Amino acid sequence: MTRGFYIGRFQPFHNGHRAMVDHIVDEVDELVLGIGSADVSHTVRNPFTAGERVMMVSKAVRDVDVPTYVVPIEDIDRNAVWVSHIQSMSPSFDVAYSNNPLVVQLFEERGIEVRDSPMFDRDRLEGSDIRDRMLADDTWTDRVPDVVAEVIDEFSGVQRLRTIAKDDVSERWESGEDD
Ligand SMILES: Nc1ncnc2c1ncn2[C@@H]1O[C@H](COP(=O)(O)OP(=O)(O)OP(=O)(O)O)[C@@H](O)[C@H]1O
Ligand SMILES: NC(=O)c1ccc[n+]([C@@H]2O[C@H](COP(=O)(O)O)[C@@H](O)[C@H]2O)c1
Repeated sequence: MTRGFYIGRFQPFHNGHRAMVDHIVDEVDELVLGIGSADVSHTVRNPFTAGERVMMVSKAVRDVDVPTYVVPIEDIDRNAVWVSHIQSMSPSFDVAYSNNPLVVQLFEERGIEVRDSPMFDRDRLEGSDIRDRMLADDTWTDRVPDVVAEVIDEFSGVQRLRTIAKDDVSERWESGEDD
C-alpha cells in the first residue's frame, strides 16, 4: 500500500492541479492533499481561506477512485521542522509529490522520496494568472474544475479579491499602516 502526499496553496485549485492528481493516482493507492499556507487568506496572493479551499479541493477530486484526504497545513517560521510539522497533521505517507524546489529539498533532507510531475498546460494553468484574470474580469472559469468556479461564486470570492486588490487592504494591514 502506497500513500502519496501533494501540497499546494491552491489559490485557487485549477485544472493543472487536477491533472497532477490524475497523474499521482496512477502511482498510489491513497492520496493526501495538503492545503498549504492554511493560516493565510484575504491577500491578493492568497485570497481564499483554508475552509474555502477544502471545499474546492474536496469537490474537485470527489470522482477520483482512490481514497483521498484533504488536510490544511499552516505555515511555520522554521523550514527545518516543516516536514515534521506536516507529519504531525497528516495521515502518514510514503512519497511526496511537488514541483516546488524548496518543498522538494525539505522532504528529501528528511529522507522522504519525492517525485515531480510534468507541468500541464502551464501557459494557461497558473494560479497567479487566474487571479489576474479574475481581477481583470477576463475569462477564467474554463481553467478550473466546474465545481471550483461554483464554490468561488458561492462565497463571492472574485468580489473579495477585487476589494482586497482595489483598496490594497491586506498590504496596508501587513505593513502596519492600519495600526
Ligand atoms: N499547470 C500545472 N501543472 C502541474 N503542476 C502544477 C501546475 N501549476 C502548479 N503546479 C504545481 O502544483 C503545486 C502547487 O502549486 P500552487 O498552488 O502554487 O499553484 P500555482 O499555479 O503555481 O499558483 P501560484 O501562481 O499562485 O503560485 C506546485 O508543486 C506547483 O508546481
Ligand atoms: N516553513 C514553511 O512553513 C514552509 C516551507 C515550505 C513550503 N511551505 C508551504 O508549502 C506550500 C507549497 O505550495 P506551493 O508549491 O503552492 O508554493 C505553500 O503553502 C508554502 O507556504 C511552507
